[in-house]
Amino acid sequence: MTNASKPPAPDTAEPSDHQNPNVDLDAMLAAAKPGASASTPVDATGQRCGLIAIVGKPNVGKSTLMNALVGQKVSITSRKAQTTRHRITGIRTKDGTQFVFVDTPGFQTRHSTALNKSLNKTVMGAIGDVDLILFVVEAGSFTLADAKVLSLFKPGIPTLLVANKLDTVHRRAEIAPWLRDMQERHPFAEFVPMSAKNKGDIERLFGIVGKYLPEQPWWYAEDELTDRSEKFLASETVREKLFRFTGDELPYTSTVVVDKFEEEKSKQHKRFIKIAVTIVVERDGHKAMVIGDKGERLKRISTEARQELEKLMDAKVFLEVWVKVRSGWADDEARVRSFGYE
Ligand SMILES: Nc1nc2c(ncn2[C@@H]2O[C@H](COP(=O)(O)OP(=O)(O)OP(=O)(O)O)[C@@H](O)[C@H]2O)c(=O)[nH]1
Repeated sequence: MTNASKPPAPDTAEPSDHQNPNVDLDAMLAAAKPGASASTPVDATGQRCGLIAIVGKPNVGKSTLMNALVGQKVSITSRKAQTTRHRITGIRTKDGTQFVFVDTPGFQTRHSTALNKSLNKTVMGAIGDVDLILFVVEAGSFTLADAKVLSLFKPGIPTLLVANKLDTVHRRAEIAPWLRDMQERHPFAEFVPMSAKNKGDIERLFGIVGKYLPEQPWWYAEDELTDRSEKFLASETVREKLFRFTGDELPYTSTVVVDKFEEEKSKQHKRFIKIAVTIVVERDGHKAMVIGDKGERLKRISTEARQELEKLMDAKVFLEVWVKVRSGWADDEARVRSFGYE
């Protein structure tokens, strides 16, 4: 990995429509064709590069968006709110521009446990030092939780309003007045009504975002997708399966800790990795839920996680999964830290 710290940004591109967002939905949807050219000429190396934070309340589609932008699954997605806890960088290099994305946990406003305080700190850390913020909301909706996230933004960082899940809005005509209302709330640089699940919209977003990134050499190799370790991918993969197979029953305070991650020499396999993880839950009842009838559910979680990790890491994986009860861990600051949250 090359230098990941952010060098001082040279003058950021200033798109012509920066101060004057257009709220005509049709025009907006028709504009900014994929690969739209940058509004200022690129430097001699022809490279642009910058940090982009994807921010929004839980469940608005931030992880879905980042995965679509990066082109490969790096952050887990789930129907359950609050499944993204760590700052994750996804990298995509395209059309002379390197896009470095920072995914953030959904901003928690309802509860104030130590865990949530840590999540909120991660969000704050992620948006203080970026070239562009993608503020994601559900198209046509703006709740108190959205307003709380928006109130954190420091002036000076260009912010795009990504009105996601446009496919779920049946009456498009209602979006224009909503966008006008949004324009009153914050000086958004641009509005992007879209669906993170629509490929054309993702291409269009690249064209828009590229204009805001400074001209400077890339920080990462062209084919790098994430700066997260395989150990982290292991815990994320188990966590995704855990939530997928327990549905809405399991509280989001359940977490996954990697106890062992060792690559061993093997004559049979190109790579052989031994991993041991512990799923930490708050109550005995949750433990029973994770294990399932005759251990069936835990077996499914482990098997699917192992298969996915084998593909992701191109290795033979031996995965051991344990379940432990640690009641009240989400309220205990020291313990939250010991599980890897800052
Ligand atoms: N219909 C529709 N659903 C979407 C779209 N984008 C995301 N979703 C769904 O919305 C749900 C939440 O998506 P995530 O990407 O996990 O949301 P998140 O904002 O990262 O959530 P947290 O991790 O809780 O902060 C999932 O069921 C997605 O499939 C979209 O454009 N259209």
